[in-house]
Amino acid sequence: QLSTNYYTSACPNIFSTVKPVVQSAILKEKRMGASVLRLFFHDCFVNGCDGSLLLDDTANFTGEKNATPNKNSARGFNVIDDIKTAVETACPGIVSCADILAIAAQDSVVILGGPSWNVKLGRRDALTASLSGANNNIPAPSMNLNDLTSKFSAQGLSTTDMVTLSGAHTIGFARCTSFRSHIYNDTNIDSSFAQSTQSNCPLTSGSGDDNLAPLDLQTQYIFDCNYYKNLINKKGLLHSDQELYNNGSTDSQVQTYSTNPVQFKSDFAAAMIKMGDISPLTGSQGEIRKNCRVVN
Ligand code: HEM
Ligand SMILES: [Ca+2]
Ligand SMILES: [Ca+2]
Repeated sequence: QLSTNYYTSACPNIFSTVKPVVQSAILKEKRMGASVLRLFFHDCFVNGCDGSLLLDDTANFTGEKNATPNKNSARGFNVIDDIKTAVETACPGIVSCADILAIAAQDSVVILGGPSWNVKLGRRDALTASLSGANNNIPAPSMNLNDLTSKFSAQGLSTTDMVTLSGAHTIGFARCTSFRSHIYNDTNIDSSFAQSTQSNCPLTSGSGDDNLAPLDLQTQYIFDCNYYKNLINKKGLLHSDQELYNNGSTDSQVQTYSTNPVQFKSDFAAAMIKMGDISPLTGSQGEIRKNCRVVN
């Protein structure tokens, strides 16, 4: 239903309009590429890739931004606003916020050295959002391999897709509260890595909760296969990361990617297209939002 040439006649410059905005956001703050990529994931896992995540809470509307996985964590909404402004100038009323997320996620990956792919377009924007969906569908860092697998399976994604898409953690950061338990309580972790990470993430919950550590300790701004090397060295930052290489069925895929960046990147591109296909609104469903934060 989605297609790569959806805006070819209605907004021929869509890609060249979006990319410079993403580029300048990343130039201003290197982490932003990671943050934008994650927004696309968190949108697609709740009612599909429909821009639901972008809607602000109001007195009479409850969105997804205050769900546990997003609160004090999801970021980059201003970049999406800036892209929308640029796109509305170029092609008013044509391009959905859901599609902007899909394009910006790909641009972010490319700018940081990852693969490019042909982004499928034609999604329309939701009129609703789901707080409970965000709380229930988005995997948590405390989950084991089985629970992670079932969250992806619920979205029509395989365990293989999950291992591939988790490679997104080759860029970006996490807060202490997301990895505290792993670095203090788990045993499948390199002890010197645990120790050095503990220095900026106090044991006591409530202190230093928002302190950041890179998901990939060596190349947090480069989209490479180093995330998988870390897992093999027991240097996954999140409990959920290390679950992918913990004497289980996914070990072999991690091993393959750790030495084969070409295959990782090509699989990642394909898996992103698959994730982007999760129940889009099309045709006369939904709308083209004027402002990504509010329903028209
Ligand atoms: C496999 C299940 C996954 C779990 C449990 C998970 C969990 C997390 C957590 C806890 C954080 C840190 C949040 C914080 O502390 O504020 C994070 C960050 C991130 N996640 Fe995931 N994630 C998963 C899969 C994915 C996927 C599929 C993608 C994209 C394709 C993704 C992209 C990212 C990125 C890029 C960041 C860094 C964001 C930033 O620096 O702003 N994650 N993830
Ligand atoms: Ca959504
Ligand atoms: Ca990296």
